[in-house]
Amino acid sequence: MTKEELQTEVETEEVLTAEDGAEGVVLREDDAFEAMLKNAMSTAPSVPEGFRCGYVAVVGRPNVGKSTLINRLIGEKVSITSKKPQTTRDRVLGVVTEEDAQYVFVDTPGFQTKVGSQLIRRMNRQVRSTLNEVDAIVLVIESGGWRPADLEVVNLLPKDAKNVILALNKTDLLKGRDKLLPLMAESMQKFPFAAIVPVSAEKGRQCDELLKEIKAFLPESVPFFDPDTYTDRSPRFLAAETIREKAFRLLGDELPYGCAVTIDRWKEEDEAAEIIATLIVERESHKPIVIGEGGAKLREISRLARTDIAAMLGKRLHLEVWVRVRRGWSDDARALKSLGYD
Ligand SMILES: Nc1nc2c(ncn2[C@@H]2O[C@H](COP(=O)(O)OP(=O)(O)OP(=O)(O)O)[C@@H](O)[C@H]2O)c(=O)[nH]1
Repeated sequence: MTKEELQTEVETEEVLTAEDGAEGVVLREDDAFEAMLKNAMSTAPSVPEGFRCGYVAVVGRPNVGKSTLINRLIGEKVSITSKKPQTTRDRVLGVVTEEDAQYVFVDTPGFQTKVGSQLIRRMNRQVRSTLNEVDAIVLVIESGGWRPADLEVVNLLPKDAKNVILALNKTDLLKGRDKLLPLMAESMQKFPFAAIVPVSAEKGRQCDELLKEIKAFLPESVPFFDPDTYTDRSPRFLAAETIREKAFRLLGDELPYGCAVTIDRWKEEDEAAEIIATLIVERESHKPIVIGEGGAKLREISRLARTDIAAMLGKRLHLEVWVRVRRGWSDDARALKSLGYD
């Protein structure tokens, strides 16, 4: 065991060194089974006649505001947002239940045009397969206008799809609204959108309108999820996402894209929980950035994550976050699988 890796142990504020953490996985089969069991055991709600339910994918180039929009629609935090592109690497489901409809949202990773690593190829494949399975697709672009990368995403849409709604996001940044009509006309030349809705995900403007347009595409069906469910992800997954989010937020532009979180130990009792997690970075040189001077950055990431995860679990929490280098992890198929990127 070489003493290379730095760990911040939050409760004692002790900075230690250690090496190999366990090979943790983010989402395990039995987590999915637990969620299924929970759903099956929940009392079936009485369903009004004509109730609609279906899957909705939100797509768009990185940074257009997909996560912000989903979070706004759902009203609960389900996927991370940050100023940096490509933070939504995992498919995350969020559920909105209204009196007469249930929307099951599928967030997709930012579409990548630079095909260099297996990770990016997998992300694109995931986008394509998601789009063929859903009832409605929301394509998000910025209301400032079309960019070449937006068109790359249009090319991913199923040919002749009649269920694509265009959301023109960030209308709060527009100086005047007179540019919107020409932009809508221009948009119809690019794809036969079923509807176009200008929105501001950040300010919550026109989000109800967007839901109304989506609802038209949901088939009549009983709800798939208990109305209290807002995500199908396990606490273990949400904890890993929380740590990743804090890292992105705290490190801002310093943090390289190659970063993932594994949960190596998860122990829960009635009133307390113990979690050991590892932040995996791609290069040796990235490690000191994440750790910070005297462990300050990592300690802060851990402290913030601990507050949120403890609130989520409703328990006292002992959280340890380690940093480990896995060189070239984003190009390694086996590593990807172990991190949940199938
Ligand atoms: N002004 C303004 N900013 C917004 C709005 N929606 C999102 N943003 C900002 O745009 C940035 C990107 O938002 P995200 O929701 O992370 O974008 P994304 O499309 O999910 O990005 P990826 O995860 O990289 O695919 C963040 O800084 C958001 O705060 C909006 O309506 N108005």
